[in-house]
Amino acid sequence: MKRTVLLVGTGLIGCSVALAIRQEHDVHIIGHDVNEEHCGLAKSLGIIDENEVPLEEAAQLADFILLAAPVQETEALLRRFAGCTLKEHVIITDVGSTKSQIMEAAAGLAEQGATFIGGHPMAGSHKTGAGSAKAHLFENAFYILTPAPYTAPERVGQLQDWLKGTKARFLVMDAAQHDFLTGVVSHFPHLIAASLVRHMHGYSQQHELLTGLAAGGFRDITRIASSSPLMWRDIVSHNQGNLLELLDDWMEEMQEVRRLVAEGSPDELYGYFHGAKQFRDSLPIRTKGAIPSFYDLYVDVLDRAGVISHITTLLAKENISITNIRIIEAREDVFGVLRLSFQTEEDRLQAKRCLEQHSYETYITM
Ligand SMILES: NC(=O)C1=CN([C@@H]2O[C@H](COP(=O)(O)OP(=O)(O)OC[C@H]3O[C@@H](n4cnc5c(N)ncnc54)[C@H](O)[C@@H]3O)[C@@H](O)[C@H]2O)C=CC1
Ligand SMILES: O=C(O)C(=O)Cc1ccc(O)cc1
Repeated sequence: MKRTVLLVGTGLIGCSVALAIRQEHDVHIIGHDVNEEHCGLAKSLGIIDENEVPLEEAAQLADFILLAAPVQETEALLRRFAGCTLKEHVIITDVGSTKSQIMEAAAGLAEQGATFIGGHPMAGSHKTGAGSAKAHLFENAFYILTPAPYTAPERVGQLQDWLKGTKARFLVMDAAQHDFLTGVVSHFPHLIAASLVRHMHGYSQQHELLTGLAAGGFRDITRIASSSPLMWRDIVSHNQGNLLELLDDWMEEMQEVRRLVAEGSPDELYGYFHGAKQFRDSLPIRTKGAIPSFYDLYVDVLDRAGVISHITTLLAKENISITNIRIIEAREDVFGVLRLSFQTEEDRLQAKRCLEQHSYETYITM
C-alpha cells in the first residue's frame, strides 16, 4: 500500500533522499517549500507528486516526514509540528548538518508522543536545488542518526528502513558527539576555506594576476567555500561552542606555524609537512564513506565523454573485463571520478597498472 511522505525543503539534499526513498518504497510524496519555484521544479522532475497541500494538513497525512531546510528553519518547523495532530506511527527526521539544537527543538514533539530522530547524511555538494539531486548521492557515505535517549531502538531500525535506498552507512550517536565530530571535519574546515578565499581576495585587489594563478590547488582546497552562505551561516551559529574551541586551537597551531617559518630548522619544517602528509595519505581517498566496494577502482577523469571510451578500449586491449562502470558525482570542479568494477582482485590490479601506464590517476578505496 502506498505510504505518504512529506518532504519539507525541496532542495539538493531533501530531493536526493526523496529519490532514494522512492527506489525502495511505494510512496506518494508531498513536497513543501517556502520557495514555490523550488517545489515546482521538484514536481516537474517527478521527485515529488504534489506540491500544493498546506503544510499542517500534509503533516497529518504523512507516515514519514523529512525536514530538509537550513538548520535554523528546521528548528522552527519542529516547533510548528509540535502543534499538529500527527499519525501515531509517523517518524520525523531531518538532514541538517548540526544536531544538538535540533534535538532540543524536537523535544516538544516527543512530549506529544511523536518520534523524531535526527539525521545527517555526510555527503553533498556545493550545488543547491532539486536540479542537482541524485538518488545515489549518499551511496557509501556515513549517515549519522541521533535518536533521543528515550527513543526505542525499533524506531531507529524503522528509520533506517525508510532510508535504505540511500545505500548509506548508518552511524548512531548522540547529538553532542555529532556536533563535535562534524565541527572538526566539516564545519571548521569550512570557516578556514572561506577565510582563505577572503585572504586571497584582499591581495587580489592590488595584484590582478592572482586570480588567474589561483586556478589550481587553491581552487581545490577552497571548493567548499562555494557552498550556500545561508546554509553555512546557520550551521556556524548552531555549532558556535565547538567552533570557538576549534578556532582557539587553530590560533595556537598557527602560532607554531609562524614560529616554524620564522626560526624552524629545515628538519623541523620537513617534519611538519611530513607528519601532515603521512596522516593525510592514510585517510580513505575519494570514498564517500568507508564501505569497501569489492574490486572497484576509481579513476580521475578530466573529460568525461571522450575519456570513457579511451579507458574501456585500453582495458579491452588487455582483456580485462569490467563488470560495472559509473561516473560518481564530482567532488571537485575539474575532475570527475569514474568507478570501474571488476570480477577479481587480479583484474583490478591489472587495470590499475594499465591505466597508470597511460597517465591516469587511480585509487583503490580502503
Ligand atoms: N549541501 C550539502 O552538501 C549538505 C547539506 N546538508 C543539510 O541539508 C539541509 C538542506 O541543504 P541543501 O539541500 O543543500 O540546500 P538547498 O538550498 O538545496 O535546499 C534547501 C531548501 O529548503 C527550502 N527552505 C528554506 N526554508 C524553508 C522552510 N522554512 N520551509 C520549507 N522549505 C524551506 C529552500 O527554499 C530550499 O529549496 C541543510 O540543513 C544542510 O545543513 C546536509 C548534508 C550535506
Ligand atoms: O561538498 C562537500 O565536500 C561536502 O562536504 C558537503 C557537505 C556539506 C555539509 C554537510 O553537512 C555534509 C557534507
